[in-house]
Amino acid sequence: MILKEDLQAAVEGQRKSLSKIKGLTQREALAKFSPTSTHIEVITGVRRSGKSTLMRQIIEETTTDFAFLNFEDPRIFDFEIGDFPKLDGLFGEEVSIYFFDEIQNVKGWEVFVRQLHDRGRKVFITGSNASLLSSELGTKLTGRHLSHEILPFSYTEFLAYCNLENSNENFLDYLISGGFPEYLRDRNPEVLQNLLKDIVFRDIAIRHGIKNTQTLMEITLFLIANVGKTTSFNSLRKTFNVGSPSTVSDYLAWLQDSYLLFFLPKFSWSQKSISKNAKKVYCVDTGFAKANSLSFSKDSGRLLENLVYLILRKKRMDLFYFKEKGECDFVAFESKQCKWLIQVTERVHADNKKGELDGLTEAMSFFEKKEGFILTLDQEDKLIIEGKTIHLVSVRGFIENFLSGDS
Ligand SMILES: Nc1ncnc2c1ncn2[C@@H]1O[C@H](COP(=O)(O)OP(=O)(O)OP(=O)(O)O)[C@@H](O)[C@H]1O
Repeated sequence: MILKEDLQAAVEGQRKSLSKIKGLTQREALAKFSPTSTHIEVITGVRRSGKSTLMRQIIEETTTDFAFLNFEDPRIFDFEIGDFPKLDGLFGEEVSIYFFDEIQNVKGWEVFVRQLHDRGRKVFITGSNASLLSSELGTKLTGRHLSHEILPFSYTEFLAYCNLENSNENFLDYLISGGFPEYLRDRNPEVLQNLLKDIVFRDIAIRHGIKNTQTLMEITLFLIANVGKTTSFNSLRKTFNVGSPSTVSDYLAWLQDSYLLFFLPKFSWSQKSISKNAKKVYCVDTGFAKANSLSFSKDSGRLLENLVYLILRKKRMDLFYFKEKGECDFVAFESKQCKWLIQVTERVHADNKKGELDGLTEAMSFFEKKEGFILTLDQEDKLIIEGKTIHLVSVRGFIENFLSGDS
């Protein structure tokens, strides 16, 4: 249990520090919050991607009285479920909007949030661990919440933050730098290397009591170096000499929970095959991947593919890769309809043209689509092959012309 004075000091101290931050880059995600929604809004995403800052931006737009508490404050380290009534009393009855940062640190948090919601209050919560939040959201708060996943800055946000024009050169800069604000501030790769250590050692290893942290880190680094490639529990188990496949599958699940890595399934009409087949791995940020692996110094094609994955993920589409005789990088479904078939390569040239086209046209026949895309760094062209139209578009052009809203 916590002393009322300590709680009060934390609440007041945090409220004061809220007003100090000026000149923030407007996040695209802000547009997704409807002022009339009565749902609990859940903001999740990788560490340092800007979740708390987004909450601050929402607070700035709030006209009514609000309550705010960041549960990672060391002053309230021993806050427990029984302290919620005390907190409620401190905030008072006038408050109609509540903002809670990293509330999942308090066991049983969902009971308090549900009470607030039942009393007609609006609640925003953030968290950087998918399963800690989702298990409670899935049981006690079902149907009462909306989830918003925050990624590091998009290309448009990057341009705004760095005060740059939209150009090919700046797009390339974004591709290799990514969108973590703290890295973009002075471009020191140590920021991204330390972030990796924080997530792996602090958020995953300590939380799950992993003793063999070296293997966990080696697997993480291996996956980062292999974005865009397929990976399976068994091959990782053999490569890293790990006793059981379930240990590897736990590691991958925890890495995914931390939003650091994402695993893209192979398309199949059978749900069982989707979960069984080898998945492709992608990283939450291309700059982060580059800062933590030497494998991208000559291969920005895989970074570009990673970036397209992130762009499509933001659209909340159901994503797969396609592999039969040939391969197509992305199959994107919207409302159960195949919307886009996308191949990604830095540049189409004589040596890779056949492979890229064969995989894409095979996928187009499979999904009965007349149009497909090859996304490149800077090529723009249109090919018509046996009645099928293939758009060669730069990723920048794709963002501008085919994605509405965020990028
Ligand atoms: N929109 C923004 N404009 C300018 N700087 C930003 C913006 N969003 C985040 N930042 C900066 O990035 C850093 C991380 O932001 P923030 O603390 O909001 O991330 P977070 O996702 O809440 O992190 P954690 O999960 O570790 O609590 C901070 O230094 C913050 O000032």
